[in-house]
Amino acid sequence: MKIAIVGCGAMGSIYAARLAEAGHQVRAVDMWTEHVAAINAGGLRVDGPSGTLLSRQVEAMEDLSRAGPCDLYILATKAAGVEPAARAIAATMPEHALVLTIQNGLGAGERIARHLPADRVLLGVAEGFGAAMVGPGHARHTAMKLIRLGAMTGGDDPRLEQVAGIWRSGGFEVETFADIDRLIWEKLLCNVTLSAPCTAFGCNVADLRADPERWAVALGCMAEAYAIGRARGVAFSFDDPVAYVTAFAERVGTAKPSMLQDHEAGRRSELEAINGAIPPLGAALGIPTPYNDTLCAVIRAREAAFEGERT
Ligand SMILES: NC(=O)C1=CN([C@@H]2O[C@H](COP(=O)(O)OP(=O)(O)OC[C@H]3O[C@@H](n4cnc5c(N)ncnc54)[C@H](OP(=O)(O)O)[C@@H]3O)[C@@H](O)[C@H]2O)C=CC1
Ligand SMILES: CC(C)(CO)C(=O)C(=O)O
Repeated sequence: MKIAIVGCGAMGSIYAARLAEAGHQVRAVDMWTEHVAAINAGGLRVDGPSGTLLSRQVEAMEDLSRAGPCDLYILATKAAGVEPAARAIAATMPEHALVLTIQNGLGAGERIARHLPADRVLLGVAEGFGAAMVGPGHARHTAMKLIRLGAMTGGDDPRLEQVAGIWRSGGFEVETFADIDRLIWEKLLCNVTLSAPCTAFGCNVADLRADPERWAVALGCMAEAYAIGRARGVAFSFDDPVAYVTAFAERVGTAKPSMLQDHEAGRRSELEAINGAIPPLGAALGIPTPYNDTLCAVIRAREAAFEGERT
């Protein structure tokens, strides 16, 4: 199987190294020149709880057109990279190939479907991963629980089991779902609770959870998203969203959301796909979203300042 990992950052590096070591032909596509050069010179190194994997089988490049036709495209950029990557994939993808996109937040599938037929798109939700880049050619993960897969068009698509088998060959735990939209929304509720609140307060998840005032703001963000999900017909697997996100927060402990890590590095975050996705959906349904409106305003002002757009 020939697989392109488009966006070979923290998560993409784990996928690339493991799938290459399982015997697949892996092409890693990333815009980070030093990372691409390091992979080609010395291999892709991934450290994790079970030790270090150094794969010398990954061929890296900055331009997807150099990868040639692939059977599967795994899109692992952050939210802002999805549409440019989808455009590049659409220009080179053979008729039989599939695109699997794995991002936090909402809207990745819709952005890809502007360039490719929706029946070629699979959606993934990563559960219990904690990954970061250490440097060029070197990623680290502290946890790696489950990849959940579903077809963008829904249902028990037989191609899901084929793609799940590819992941399992790389040692990943995988489950397939007829209703992946539910999983996307359940992960979104957790990210909405933790991402913008930790970023606005400048604290990790455990500190957010331990402070009643901050946690009330976090649950306010979550309650808005939950009301919108319910109004849109999302079939949540629980009736008590507070218990659900509280248990999630307790599991991730002292984790620092990637939104806060992006701010600490002076980078724009995935705000618009996470807390920023909530107010427009609320407005369309007549559901007020004051918690998310407020935190988004704070975070957007900081992000504009990173780029000197506003002080
Ligand atoms: N890291 C984690 O623990 C987890 C992450 N996720 C989700 O997974 C997704 C990926 O996250 P993560 O791996 O951390 O992100 P990273 O920023 O580490 O990796 C994304 C990579 O994609 C590159 N990129 C951006 N645009 C393109 C493009 N058009 N073509 C090729 N490469 C591109 C980026 O380059 P550049 O930096 O130069 O833009 C970067 O190297 C996110 O949606 C995140 O929320 C989910 C669960 C856990
Ligand atoms: C830590 C956590 C769970 C917070 O939403 C996460 O997924 C992230 O880094 O964005």
